[in-house]
Parts: sequence; C-alpha cells; structure tokens
Amino acid sequence: MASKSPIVPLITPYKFGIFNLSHRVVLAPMGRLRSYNNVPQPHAILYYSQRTTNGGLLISEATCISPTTAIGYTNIPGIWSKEQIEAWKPIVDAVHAKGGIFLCQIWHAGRVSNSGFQPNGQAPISCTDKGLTPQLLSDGNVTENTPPRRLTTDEIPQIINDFRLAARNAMEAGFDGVEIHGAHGYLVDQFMKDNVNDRTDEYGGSLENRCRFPLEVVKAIAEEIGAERVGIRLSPFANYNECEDSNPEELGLYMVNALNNYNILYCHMVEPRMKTFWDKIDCPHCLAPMRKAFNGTFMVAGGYDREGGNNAVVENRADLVAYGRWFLSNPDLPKRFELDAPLNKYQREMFYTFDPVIGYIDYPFLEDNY
Ligand SMILES: Cc1cc2nc3c(=O)[nH]c(=O)nc-3n(C[C@H](O)[C@H](O)[C@H](O)COP(=O)(O)O)c2cc1C
Repeated sequence: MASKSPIVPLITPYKFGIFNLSHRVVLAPMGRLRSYNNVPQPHAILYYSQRTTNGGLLISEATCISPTTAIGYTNIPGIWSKEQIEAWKPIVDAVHAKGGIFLCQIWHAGRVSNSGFQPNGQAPISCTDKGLTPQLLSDGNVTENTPPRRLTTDEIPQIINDFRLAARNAMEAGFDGVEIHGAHGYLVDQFMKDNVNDRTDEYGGSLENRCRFPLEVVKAIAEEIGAERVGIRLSPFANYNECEDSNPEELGLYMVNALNNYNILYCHMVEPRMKTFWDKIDCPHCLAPMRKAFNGTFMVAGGYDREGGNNAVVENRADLVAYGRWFLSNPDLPKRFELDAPLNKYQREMFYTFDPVIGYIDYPFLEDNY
C-alpha cells in the first residue's frame, strides 16, 4: 500500500478573513525597479503570474502613493494616476486568472529620497528635518539623500489622504486589498521610531503620539476600502535607513494592541533577527508577545526556509509566512516546499537591475530541471 505523504504545515489551508487560502507560503513584497517612469510594465504580468498558485497570497512590490512627495527610487511603480491603474489591471487579472489573491503594498519613502524625485527639486518630507548619513555604495558612489523638510502639523492630513486615495486606486485596479508599508525606515516607520521622530506636536514624543500617524493612515484606509481588506507591515526591531527605536518590543506591542481597535485583516511583522537588511543575526527577541496580543491574522517574514516556516506554523508562532528571496528565485516555491524539492539560488546582483527578463522572469520551474 502506498504510504501517504506527510503533511507539510506550510501547505495547509487557511481562512484569511474573507479569503480562503490553500497554503501559507506568501510572496513577500519586493521592489524590483522595473516599472519604467513609475508605470507598471507588461513584463510584470508574467513575473507575478509565475508566482501565483490557486489560493495563494501575493503582496506586490512597494508602490508609491503620490508623485508629489512619496517617491524614493527610480522605476518604482505608482498607484496615483489613471495610467498606472490601467497598467496594473492586466497584472492583477493574470494573478486572479490563476486563482491568486493579490494585495498592493502602498508606500511613501519619506526622507529616504532626494530632491531629484521631488517636484521642483524640493526637499523630501518627513516627521523630522534630520537627514540620513551619506553611505558609500559597493559601486563606489555615495547615496544622495537630501535632508528632509519636517511636515507641519496641518500638512499631515494631506499625506493621510494620499494613502487613502492610493488604496481606493488599488481597489479600482482590481487588487483584493492593500498592505500599508509601515516597515524598513520609510515614512510610516519614521513617525513611529524614537531615534527619528523628534516632533513636539501631537505626532511626536510619547508612544501614543508617535503611533498616531500610522494609526490615522490605517483608519482612513479601513474606512475607504473596508478593514477586512487592510493589512500593515511593521519592523519594530529593524534599523534600516537609520530608523531605530529604543524599545522595539514596547513599540510593536503598542501597535498591535492599537490595531485591534480597527479589526484589520492582518499584521505582517519582520523578524527581529533581520535587524540589518540582508543578514540574520543572533538576537534575544521574538515576535511571540505581538503574535499573542494581535487578534487578526499574523504574518511573519525574514530569513525563513522550509523548515523554519513549517515550525512557525506548527508552533502557532504565525498563521502565514512571507518569503522574499526564495520566492524571487523560485517561482513555484509552494510546490517545491510541498515536495521538499531543491531550490534555485538567487542572484543578488540582479535584484535591482532594470532588466525586464534576466533575474526577473527567467528563474526555472521545477519541471524545467527534468
Ligand atoms: C529585491 C528585494 C526587494 C524588496 N522590496 C521590498 C519592498 O518593496 N517592500 C518591503 O516591505 N520589503 C521589501 N523587501 C524585503 C522582503 O519583503 C523581505 O522582508 C526580506 O527579503 C526578508 O525576507 P527573506 O529572508 O525571505 O528574503 C525586499 C527584499 C528584496 C530581496
């Protein structure tokens, strides 16, 4: 008698609010800098559809909410114009055609930008006027982040409104919902973390004040598209883009408890071990207190492999596990995890090129290896 293959915890169904997922292996949001002039391109249709499974969840790359202040890098897609909405539609349709669920990660870079991306060469905006320290890049160049201009209190509602409109546009493009990019040192994170936020108004100082802007964004978007379609990504323990908090556990806990008031679909947290961008570090912290406190779906990301993800599900440390680099290089990652098949290695030097094919849509599927 043929023996039944053992259950792979990552490949078990999950009721994700109003959505039914067939497995728990999520495509993590990954900017690929291939949306020329901020417009999503036809090559993204294949990229995302390759990574779609029936009942699988995908989160889009970070997508800019407005042309006036939000852009931080070249060739990042946007979701503020009719042209961009129309360009997203065939990409979203391709994911839906294969039975996937697709969320748009909406993003404002804040001070991780420079005057070249701002209208009339103005300074980028942030909660502060403290700039980033110039960094030497591997190609010998130095990062050019223009020191930001501190938003006045009465300008903040406009930025919240930009987030709201972006969420509405994402729904018009056909997405199933949005993920607010509240991680990695960009605008939302800049407000939350106490080494960046030096405001003296009601948006700075106490934890409650520093989390006011992120929570107002959540509230506005939940009112616009329905809380059942809203998630947020947070990285309280990370220090990317010189954005760090003196008490990350307290910050993470404050946020999940506050998020419970809005009944949003999920909270997506980056593991404390991903303190620096690429490498796992040994670290005494874990997300268990946040997992326990949050009422909705809890998604984790950062440094997971097959075994780590299976353990997280079995030990109830997470409902869903998002995979970045392994999903980038393995379009059929859920299937490979199911079969415990070997994985393609990722080519880091192709992560952020503008090439529409190489290192983007040319990673082989399992069948291609036989
Ligand atoms: C090429 C690349 C682009 C990324 N872009 C984003 C992004 O747009 N938004 C975001 O929240 N995280 C972004 N990340 C971080 C990933 O979502 C993920 O958290 C990170 O890669 C760690 O997970 P992993 O160990 O599974 O790769 C990016 C990562 C990579 C490799």
